[in-house]
Amino acid sequence: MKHIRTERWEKHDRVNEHRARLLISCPDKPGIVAAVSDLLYMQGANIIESSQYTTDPTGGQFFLRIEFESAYMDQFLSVFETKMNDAATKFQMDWRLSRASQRKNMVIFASKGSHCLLELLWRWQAGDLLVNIPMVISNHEDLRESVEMLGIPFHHIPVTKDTKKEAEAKQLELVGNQADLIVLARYMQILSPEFVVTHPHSIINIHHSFLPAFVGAHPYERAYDRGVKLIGATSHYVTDELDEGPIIEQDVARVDHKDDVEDLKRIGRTIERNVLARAVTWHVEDRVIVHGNKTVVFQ
Ligand SMILES: Nc1nc2c(c(=O)[nH]1)N[C@@H](CN(C=O)c1ccc(C(=O)N[C@@H](CCC(=O)O)C(=O)O)cc1)CN2
Repeated sequence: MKHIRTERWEKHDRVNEHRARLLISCPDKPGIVAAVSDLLYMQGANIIESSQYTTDPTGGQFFLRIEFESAYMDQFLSVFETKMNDAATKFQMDWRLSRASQRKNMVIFASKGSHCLLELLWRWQAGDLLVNIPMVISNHEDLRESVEMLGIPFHHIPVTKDTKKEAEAKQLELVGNQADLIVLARYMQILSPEFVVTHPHSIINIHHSFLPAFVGAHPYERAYDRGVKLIGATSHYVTDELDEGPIIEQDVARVDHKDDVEDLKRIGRTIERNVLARAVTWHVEDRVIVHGNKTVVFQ
């Protein structure tokens, strides 16, 4: 019997074989949507979904996401790039295009905590998270069995303060050019600038607090000591500044005086895994545009 993932992927590929997504960011001015939609129309494409946002209609930054279909996508793309570059020059656009059927390769980094990793693996196994997972890398052995039982390679690379440089070199050698996206699923090691620069705005972390509160290590203990009435989780792109990268998604839950630190962690685990899964899904579906240290998310 075919695995449910395979069946869902085959259905997805049939629907998305002729679809592509165009993301644009540029200074706002009249005529942008008309120029882009005309370019698509003149090449026989049909717009399926279009979302836009401007920071200031009198001259801010404009953001556009268009999902479109073309019966002849290969031929369409061979011509589109040249014409799009002309429009991009005219409107000073940053733009990127991706084919909906081109599944991104997602490498996951984890430590000992399993909840965020397993949420991603479960959604992948169910065919709900449309990515390829070339490998999982961990600085501990604890999660090997959970990963390998799904047929995904698991690589254990221990990390200590003294061996971090060598460990990262091994990680990067393993990842090579296999990762369109790296997800830190409660990976508890700070990545060096030399690592982060290899995957700009393509490393997603889940921080176990409602940022900007409680940046860094042990947020639940600090939240408990502070007597908070809300805890939360934040998924963000990784930058050199710890837990300061562009936020993609957040959520919170109520807690009270009866909850101890272990209660906060238990309640928090549900928030973390769902926040991370939403952020990863939106990134994979090309719904996130980074602008400065913020994001625009066309959900
Ligand atoms: N360059 C970045 N790397 C990482 C980020 C980030 O935003 N930028 N987020 C962290 C995840 N994280 C909180 O969400 C976090 C993980 C680890 C630590 C920390 O102090 N780690 C120590 C080692 C702890 C240990 O050995 O158990 C360290 O790396 O020296 C703080 C925050 C992931 N990486």
